[in-house]
Amino acid sequence: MMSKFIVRGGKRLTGSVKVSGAKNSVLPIIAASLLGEVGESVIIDAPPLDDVITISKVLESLGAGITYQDEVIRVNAEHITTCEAPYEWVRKMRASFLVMGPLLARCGRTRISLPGGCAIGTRPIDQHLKGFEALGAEISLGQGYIEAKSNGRLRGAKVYLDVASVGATENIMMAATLAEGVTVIENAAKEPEIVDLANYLNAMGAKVRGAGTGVIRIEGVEKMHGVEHNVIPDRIEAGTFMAAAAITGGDVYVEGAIADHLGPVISKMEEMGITIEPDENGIRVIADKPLKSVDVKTLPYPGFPTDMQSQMMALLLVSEGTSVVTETVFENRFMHVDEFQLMNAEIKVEGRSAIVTGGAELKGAKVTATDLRAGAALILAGLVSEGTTEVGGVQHIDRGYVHLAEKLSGLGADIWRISTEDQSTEKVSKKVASETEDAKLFKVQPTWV
Ligand SMILES: CC(=O)N[C@H]1[C@@H](OP(=O)(O)OP(=O)(O)OC[C@H]2O[C@@H](n3ccc(=O)[nH]c3=O)[C@H](O)[C@@H]2O)O[C@H](CO)[C@@H](O)[C@@H]1O
Ligand SMILES: C=C(OP(=O)(O)O)C(=O)O
Repeated sequence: MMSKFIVRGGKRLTGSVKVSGAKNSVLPIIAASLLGEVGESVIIDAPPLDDVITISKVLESLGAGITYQDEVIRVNAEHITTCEAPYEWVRKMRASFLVMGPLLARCGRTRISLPGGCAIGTRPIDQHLKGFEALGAEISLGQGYIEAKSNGRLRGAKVYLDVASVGATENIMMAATLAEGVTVIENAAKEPEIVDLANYLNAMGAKVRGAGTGVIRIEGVEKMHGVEHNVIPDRIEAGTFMAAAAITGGDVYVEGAIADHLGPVISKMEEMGITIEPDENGIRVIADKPLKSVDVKTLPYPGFPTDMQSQMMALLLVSEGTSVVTETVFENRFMHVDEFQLMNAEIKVEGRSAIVTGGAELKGAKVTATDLRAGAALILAGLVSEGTTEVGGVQHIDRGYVHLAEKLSGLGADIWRISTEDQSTEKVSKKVASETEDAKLFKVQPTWV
């Protein structure tokens, strides 16, 4: 069903909001479940996201048993019927490519559709393939598929990544768990989701050391088994709520947010004059003075996350002064700029940097989410715009945010979701007039139960 978010600006957010499990943890963790030859895996705090459905469909198509209920996913991968991942699902979501490492390790061969490029950049997979080759796999490409074969078990090796790629680190780490001997990944990505995956693999019987540092050492084991695991909270969803609190001059407790995972986001917000009070269960964000502009440069973890760049830009639009936002991770991640401009923002893009003139008087407009985080950022801008903002492209937002409209309206925002089928302007304005009624009617339902 086609739908869009409607946001009416002007409400200060207060109260408490709970963060869901991390999308970028649960996806590799579900893929890693393919390594469990004995028993079932139980993945707790699995967010009901469209991306989670997609990767579950991939596992299902491989013959694994997979069920989802109440944010718990059960995977039984004792019997896999095929080691080929079909175009149908891999094309839908890039992270489906994460099944390649586990399948290669488990089956000794795999064939998988090439993941598409996407809006934020070309996103090559050369580093994944370089790693598989180092472990002894023979790679061939043809007809939109990649085939990898190993002669018997993969063999442990040293792999130096040219870029600290999150996906390549995960894929190679998973492939290496069942290899013969020791694999060392150098210039590995250090994201908290890599550590979560390593913890999961180790509980399954793998021997992974050093996750969270630039050098990861994996000693291959013969067999792995299913386990129970709790997914870490989503640091990007948490950061998005922190930004929502800050942009509205609010006072919000983000329950489940882990300050250690949000170092650069917290530092930048503090520089902007926002009060951040972390405790052991979450982070309180208080914005009681005008925001100051800051410069931001995205970098691999522990640098400022690219997945928070557009939300940060929304904050900078309404801060005092001029800011420079530099995107170094993806080459095409400024598409929200054009949409912000429709809302009366003043931004100039020069190469990899966007120069943001603060103090904008944002005005509601019809805008489109060009990717997941761009969508979140447009909603943030809508929260402080004059009038009503309609955000289309909701399918991107559904990839990564659970019940976003409900969570924000729980903090006092005027936001709801409408179906755009047979929708006329008249119907939209009626909904604007009676948002409380409609918020109930159009509460976001998990699409997968
Ligand atoms: C599901 C998931 O976890 N997604 C996250 C993951 O994506 P993903 O794992 O795809 O991102 P990578 O870390 O791999 O990409 C980082 C950079 O490395 C480049 N690259 C990557 C692989 C490769 O083989 N060759 C290569 O050149 C990419 O084009 C990009 O410029 O990390 C990104 C960077 O933090 C986040 O924005 C995504 O939300
Ligand atoms: C870019 C993102 O995700 P993905 O790698 O799944 O596209 C994101 O979460 O912002």
